[in-house]
Amino acid sequence: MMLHLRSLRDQCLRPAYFHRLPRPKWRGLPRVAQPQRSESSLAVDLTRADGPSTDLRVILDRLVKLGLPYWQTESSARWKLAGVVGLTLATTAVSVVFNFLGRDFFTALSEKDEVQFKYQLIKYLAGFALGIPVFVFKGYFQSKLALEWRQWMTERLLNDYLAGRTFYGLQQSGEVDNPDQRIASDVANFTDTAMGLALTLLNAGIDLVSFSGILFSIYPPLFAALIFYSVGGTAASVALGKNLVTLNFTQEAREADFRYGLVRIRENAESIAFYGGDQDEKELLKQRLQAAVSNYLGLLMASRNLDFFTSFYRYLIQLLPAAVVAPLFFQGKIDFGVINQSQSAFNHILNDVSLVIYQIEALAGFSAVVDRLGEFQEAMTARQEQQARLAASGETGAVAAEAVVAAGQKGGELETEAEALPGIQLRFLSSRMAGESSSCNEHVGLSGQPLLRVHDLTVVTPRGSNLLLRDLNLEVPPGSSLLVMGPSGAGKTSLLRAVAGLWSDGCGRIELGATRGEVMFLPQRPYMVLGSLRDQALYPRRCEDNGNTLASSPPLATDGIATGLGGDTPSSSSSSAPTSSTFSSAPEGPDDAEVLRVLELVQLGHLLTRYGPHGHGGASITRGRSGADSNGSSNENGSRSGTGQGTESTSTKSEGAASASASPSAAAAALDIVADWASSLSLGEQQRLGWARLLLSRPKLALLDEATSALDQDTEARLYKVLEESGITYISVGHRSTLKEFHRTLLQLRPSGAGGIVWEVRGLADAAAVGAAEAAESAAARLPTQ
Ligand SMILES: Nc1ncnc2c1ncn2[C@@H]1O[C@H](COP(=O)(O)OP(=O)(O)OP(=O)(O)O)[C@@H](O)[C@H]1O
Repeated sequence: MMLHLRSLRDQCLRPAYFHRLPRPKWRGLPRVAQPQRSESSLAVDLTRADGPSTDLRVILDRLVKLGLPYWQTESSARWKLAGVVGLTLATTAVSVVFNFLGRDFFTALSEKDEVQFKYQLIKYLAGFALGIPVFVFKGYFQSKLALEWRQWMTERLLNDYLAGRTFYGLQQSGEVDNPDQRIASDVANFTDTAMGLALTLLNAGIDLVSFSGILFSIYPPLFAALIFYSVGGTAASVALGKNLVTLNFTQEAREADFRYGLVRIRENAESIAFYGGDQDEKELLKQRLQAAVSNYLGLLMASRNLDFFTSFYRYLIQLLPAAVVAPLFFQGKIDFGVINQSQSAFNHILNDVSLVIYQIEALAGFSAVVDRLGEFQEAMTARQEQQARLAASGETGAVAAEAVVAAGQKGGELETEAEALPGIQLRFLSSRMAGESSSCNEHVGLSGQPLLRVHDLTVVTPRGSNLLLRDLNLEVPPGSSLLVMGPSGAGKTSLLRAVAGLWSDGCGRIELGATRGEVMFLPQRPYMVLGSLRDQALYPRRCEDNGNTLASSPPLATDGIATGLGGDTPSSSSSSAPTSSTFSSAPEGPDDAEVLRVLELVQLGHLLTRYGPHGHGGASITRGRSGADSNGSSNENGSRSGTGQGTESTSTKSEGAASASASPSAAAAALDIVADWASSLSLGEQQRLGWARLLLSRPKLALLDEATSALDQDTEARLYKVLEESGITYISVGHRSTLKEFHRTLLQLRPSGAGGIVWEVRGLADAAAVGAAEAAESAAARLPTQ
């Protein structure tokens, strides 16, 4: 379901009544907190109005923290910087030489000395030939170094952003707007401008020393006039350009908001088209564009006012030096060339001391960028420190033998106000804490322990705004299964989030006999990665441990569902380890034969023919890997598209049968096909692809959040049967009562009379009996009384 970036009222009424609603106004300097992917939490705060920091100390501190690490860690960068500084010094030397060459040239001209003039002209031209390359190379190497700095800094930010699910935490908290823009564009601005400004400053310092001597030697009062002129001008420009910092900061955020609105249309094109929400989207985009344009107008006006001043300032100095030294020339005390020389020296010095005036706009933009990046970095650091604290508290302590909660025990009723809670402790009892890079290879099993133990767990929504579950206790032994049922909004998915470590708001303890990498979550709408069919099936690629790879595992029971390519798979030499267009350095995982077999198992074999060498599937397709031959049969069935919220029957058996007849190499080649999977596969197909991922990665614990909601009951039953046979422990969230058949325990959430939720854990034999009793009761109630 596509959620709209606007108020709850707009969400409900869109699109038909959109035009009747009063448009919300942008207030102050809004910063929109923008979740990037999850549509379940599109909390948009249009009223947040934090501007940039105006505290110079904060900005300088952030500047140092952002700017220094590269030069401290990369020694080769320091050498390159030394080279660029050397070239910068050389440009100053060249300028000084030009200054003297110009003086002699114009003096020869004014004295009408033709021989001397020609000689000076040749010297001047030779000076150009030698000097100009210095300027060009300085510019080139400066930009190249800035680019390397950008790459380093972007990778560092990416590491922090993608470490320990920081991206998810930031999205949930809405602390920083548009992280994508900060990483992609603010970093480029930062490195370019920082490099440019630093070298300009250096140049200015050297220039100042070199040309001050020249100017002072020509005429000291001229030097005094220059100092007076530039100091006054700098003070005036700082006062006039003060508000440019805020305007630039806001402009960055509004441009990003607008771009993000466009990205969401691209990502949700089909939903919008089904809703007929074109007008709504247009209005929203126009509103965002308007916000960007009106701020830009403010920026233009502020720049215009500043330009009045800086233009006068710039043009006046063309006359000033000549006017000051002209009396000396008239008195015959200096040559004509000296007027030119003093003009040139004056300009140089003035440029140096007027740096703030000329660069005020760049400085304002730069300070906004420093602020945005510093804020981003600080938010990530704070989140990682918080995670480290939680991890430290969760990692310690031996496995305590907690009391097993007997089936049938009931939880207390929820109260409405959330208390200040210390946070949920998540313990990975069988290994080091997840998030540590090598954790996949380290596993100390705890025999006889439950795979999941939940102890006095209270879950609240992020920032504690809503209390969901209270004092939940339950255990899931290895190889067992738990079904979580309850009304919509009761907190079923939130419980899975807590188990997966995504939510830590609340209190209590969750103990897992697995690493984080051994827990796999299957959402209702699986995330379709950009890449080939193989990439889809093997996502997420992580190191396998404990012989858990399919290569070393016994093959999955096929239950006779699909013969597929099971006995006729391509040899591992022809299509062995997964090669992928997207994940070039991925670790070893299941080979192509295994991927093909599992695709058949989840009844996605038809994709191999549809997208195979002779199929065209209706989607925009590119090949991820070339060179595979094909003699597979083509059984084009047309592309499926749609967000199909209903269930999907297994209408693809003929395609599946056809895929079985495709040659192994052709089928393997089909794994290389790259397509826009999110829009070209039906929701049911996407869910089955999610199951394929699950079966291929063989986690210890699978969390299934309505993972079969779009499938028919037969397919659902087959998939659960395969899952049961695989030995994977699983917890499902679902609404269908037929799911009870495939689970051993039930966690039932029910609304209580007081408006809260009560929980109840029971074995499913009991649950089935209660269900039958309830059904009999309601049937009896419906019977006409005699
Ligand atoms: N990021 C969030 N911030 C604040 N509240 C949230 C957030 N995510 C979910 N909620 C709220 O928490 C409550 C429980 O949500 P959850 O998704 O766990 O419900 P559910 O039982 O899985 O519902 P359904 O059956 O409809 O999927 C809901 O009221 C929801 O609005």
